[in-house]
Amino acid sequence: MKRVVKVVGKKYEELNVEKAIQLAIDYQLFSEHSELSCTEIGDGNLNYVFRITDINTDESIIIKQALPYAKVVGESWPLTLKRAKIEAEALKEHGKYVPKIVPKVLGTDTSLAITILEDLSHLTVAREGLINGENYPKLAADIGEYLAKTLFYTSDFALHPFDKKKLVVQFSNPELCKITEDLVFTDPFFDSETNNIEPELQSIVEALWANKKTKLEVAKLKRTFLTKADALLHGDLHTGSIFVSQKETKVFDPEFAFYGPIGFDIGQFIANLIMQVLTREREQRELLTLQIEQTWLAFTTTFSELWKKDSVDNYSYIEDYEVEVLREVLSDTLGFAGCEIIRRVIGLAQVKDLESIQDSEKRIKIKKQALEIGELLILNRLKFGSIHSVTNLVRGAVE
Ligand SMILES: Nc1ncnc2c1ncn2[C@@H]1O[C@H](COP(=O)(O)OP(=O)(O)O)[C@@H](O)[C@H]1O
Ligand SMILES: CSC[C@H]1O[C@H](OP(=O)(O)O)[C@H](O)[C@@H]1O
Repeated sequence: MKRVVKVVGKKYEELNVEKAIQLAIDYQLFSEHSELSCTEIGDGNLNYVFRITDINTDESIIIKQALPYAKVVGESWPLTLKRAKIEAEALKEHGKYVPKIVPKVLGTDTSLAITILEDLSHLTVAREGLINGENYPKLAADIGEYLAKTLFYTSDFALHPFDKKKLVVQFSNPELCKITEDLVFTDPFFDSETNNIEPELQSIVEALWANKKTKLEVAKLKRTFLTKADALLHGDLHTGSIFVSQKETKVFDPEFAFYGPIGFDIGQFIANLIMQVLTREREQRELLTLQIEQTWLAFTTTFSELWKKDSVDNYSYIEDYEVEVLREVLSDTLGFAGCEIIRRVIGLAQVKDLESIQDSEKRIKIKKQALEIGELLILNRLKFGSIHSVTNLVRGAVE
């Protein structure tokens, strides 16, 4: 029988499959006579993920462990273990508002930087499924609802100011924010060591670095990210942080959670959909482009319902206030989406959607389109009046 565990006091050590099995036994996560097997399945940039299965019953759980460094780089990049606690707490906080879209936390062990999670292996990581040409009819509506509910209910629109500020302190996440500040908002816009630029893109990238207008707009977006403590964000909402099937959607891996601008999560998700659109053959593009529109529609529709139903802000009834808030969220969303696209093309953490394209001519062409769209989103974010003008830009770029 699985139990809910919360342990503090052990000394930190890195797990391996044997130690992970031993922990599952110590925590009594399975029944006494279980025969356990374990595989490390982590494919992310930062952590270990162990899947432990009772081979007789097929019952399984996930043990995720933070390492004291960024796995993608190695021990030369130390990283706080506190991120495991932040991740578990963010899952619990967001789970209050969208329980069907957030994985269940079965336990935590702060000293080992461990989170025990329900096993979602019956689902597919959205990035992988999309790369394989799948379409997920519920993805946009579910993510729109997830965004609206988690962002609205953790904001000043829904919370007493004391409760909100308590959460701001609880979710202070400086080291993980610094990664985003560097890898999303700074390094790709300078000649930084962390960048990874294909030679055929060098001249375009140099033009990007030399464009003072773009730099000014990215500086403003970075400042917004640094200072606008709107709501408890997921903080890294790309398609690799979402499990999907035709029926279900689950958002996982919120270790970058912190109080930031509402448009950041929306922008990262939309950016990753845009990159996927660019990689698809003509007949497969439109379905996914429509998902961008549906995400925004689902987000705004639900956000407006919550605004009318549950806002505690004295000003919420003032005509046009909500419209103006959503207009600002849209322009932030588009600017952040532009930065996310650019960093995924030339920065440290690139995406399989683009990297797995074997035909180098095709890959370079798509990367150029992505850089162009990213820059246009950043520069024109205040001018796009609707999500349709954005999707039309994407449609036009791949014609
Ligand atoms: N609850 C889960 N159930 C099943 N597999 C999971 C679960 N959580 C993570 N994984 C697997 O582990 C991989 C890495 O997990 P992730 O949380 O993204 O780690 P990181 O923080 O290192 O990016 C995921 O892509 C997924 O394949
Ligand atoms: C050195 S961290 C790089 C990159 O990795 C994170 O993604 P994930 O944990 O899902 O692999 C995040 O996007 C960071 O920017």
